[in-house]
Amino acid sequence: MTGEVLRADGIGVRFGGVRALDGVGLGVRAGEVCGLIGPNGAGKTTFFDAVSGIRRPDEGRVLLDGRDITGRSPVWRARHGLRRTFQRQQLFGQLTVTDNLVVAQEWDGGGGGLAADLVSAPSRRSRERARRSRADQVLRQCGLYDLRSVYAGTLPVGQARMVEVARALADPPRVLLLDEPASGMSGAEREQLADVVRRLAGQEGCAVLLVEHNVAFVMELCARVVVLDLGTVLAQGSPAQVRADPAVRDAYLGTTA
Ligand SMILES: Nc1ncnc2c1ncn2[C@@H]1O[C@H](COP(=O)(O)OP(=O)(O)OP(=O)(O)O)[C@@H](O)[C@H]1O
Repeated sequence: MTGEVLRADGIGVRFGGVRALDGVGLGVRAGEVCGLIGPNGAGKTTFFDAVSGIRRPDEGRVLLDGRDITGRSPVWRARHGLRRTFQRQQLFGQLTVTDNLVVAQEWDGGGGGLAADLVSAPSRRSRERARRSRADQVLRQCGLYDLRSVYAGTLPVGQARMVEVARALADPPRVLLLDEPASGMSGAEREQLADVVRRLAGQEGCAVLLVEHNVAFVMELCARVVVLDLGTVLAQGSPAQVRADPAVRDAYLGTTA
């Protein structure tokens, strides 16, 4: 497939005797929202861990813009625009919503200790202003601006999930891996999330890979859906093709989706 920003080829991950992933290949193009679905234990989160660098795969490779990044650290990947959210929330609960987005931009400069702080104080202040202004912009886009001064640890789960998404956007991503972002969200929050993801892909050209158990949400948002089962790709195609696939219905969707 041409124009793929992210490509994973032949990814294999073993946990002792368990083959969590076995030769999984998948690519996502700029501006595309691709769904990744499958039953519990299918290997979705393990795949995200391999792509984001949290777990080195036993086999296969990960390419960003055609460049092999399999040996790169998670931080290196994040710096180069490959970001993710986690199934379990990872916000800084004792920071405000805004500060959660400001610290997510910290790698853009900083470091160097006290001497560097004194010498470069004006430029640091202007960087800090730029980060806060970017945080405000993203919070507005995500419908979170009114919550900007609230401590993240006090937010109900749906809002906290949206803050996690906003934090992944604080420094504009080129590839975004979303791990069950809609879990615990109300219908209105899911709508807001769908708007944010559509705009991110459509206007900013981000490649989005979405793991989500809410199948209706995935089918509505994604042009293409990949189905994992027992660590392998069971099917892929448009939502209609995937829904109609008998193997997918047997393994995951049942007869109601
Ligand atoms: N750290 C680990 N140690 C041992 N086995 C693991 C580990 N992490 C995952 N597994 C196993 O790997 C397989 C894939 O798990 P994974 O969490 O990636 O699936 P998933 O599709 O994300 O599931 P869910 O939808 O429940 O989040 C499962 O059999 C799981 O038990």
